[in-house]
Amino acid sequence: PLVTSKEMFKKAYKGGYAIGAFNVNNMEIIQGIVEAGKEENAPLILQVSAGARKYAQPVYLKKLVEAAVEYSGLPIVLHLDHGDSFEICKACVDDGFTSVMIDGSKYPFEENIALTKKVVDYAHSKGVVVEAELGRLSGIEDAVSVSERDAAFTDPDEAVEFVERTGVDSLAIAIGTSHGAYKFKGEPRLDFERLEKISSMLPNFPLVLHGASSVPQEFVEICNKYGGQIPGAKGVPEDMLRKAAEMGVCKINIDTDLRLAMTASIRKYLAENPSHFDPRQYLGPGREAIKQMVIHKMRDVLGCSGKA
Ligand SMILES: O=C(COP(=O)(O)O)NO
Ligand SMILES: [Ca+2]
Ligand code: NA
Ligand SMILES: [Zn+2]
Repeated sequence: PLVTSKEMFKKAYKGGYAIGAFNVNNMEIIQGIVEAGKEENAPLILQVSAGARKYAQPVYLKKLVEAAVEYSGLPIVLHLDHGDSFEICKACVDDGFTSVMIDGSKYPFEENIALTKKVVDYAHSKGVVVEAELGRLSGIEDAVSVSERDAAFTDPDEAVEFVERTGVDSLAIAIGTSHGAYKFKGEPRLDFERLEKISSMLPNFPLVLHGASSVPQEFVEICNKYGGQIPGAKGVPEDMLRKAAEMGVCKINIDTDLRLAMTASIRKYLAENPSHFDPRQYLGPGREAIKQMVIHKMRDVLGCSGKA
């Protein structure tokens, strides 16, 4: 059924695992993710960004997610990723989303609180849960000074005050991850001390990791072998994600790894089958690559297999 993340986060927190939050933009991406969830019997968070709503038109994504629920019978959350205004959050709540993110992390602390509280009050009145963000995502570059890091990353004291004053259901924190395929200039590192502090000061409170793709070199190489140009792409090592999942992180956002899996397989297919031009012939393998990627994530990174 279509559910909020409340129950699945409670179980994930207690069980020391995390739920995968996968960005969706079209039918094949959704199908690949849902097939994986079915095979693994795992709960799913299908998340839609503002860009995805523009690309596909909201009604298509909503109906595709409803189809996923009907087809799979899995507990599925329909989540707005990086909502940037009260208006888009309200629109999604009114449109049947079961969870929305209001990302006020670019505003000063007090403004972020005010905006988040406004969204929480409305969403909660409709039985919808809210994710917010405190701190700014940026890699821990060696060049980045400690003071810059402290300015960007989530302050544990502020996190406690933020949660208390907004009533938000989960919080995206900044501890060294960043969006996209180029996450670290130097060695990948996350600020686990900071994570430990935040989660110890917010016991039983679900934390969220954005920018958590691992950027498997296998797919980077296939992309580059068949005409792609993504040199130096780097992500978060899987063991760091497993560790975070045991430390209060209940939701791990994955978009880039789906893109790489789908793009690598389509590039390869088209290169190996120059005479083929039926979209199903390359979208099918793209979908399959997403399915296999998500199965791997559920089994070996998130730990949410069998938890539906
Ligand atoms: O945080 C993400 C996705 O991060 P990645 O680019 O690491 O997949 N979406 O909100
Ligand atoms: Ca402080
Ligand atoms: Na967890
Ligand atoms: Zn994100």
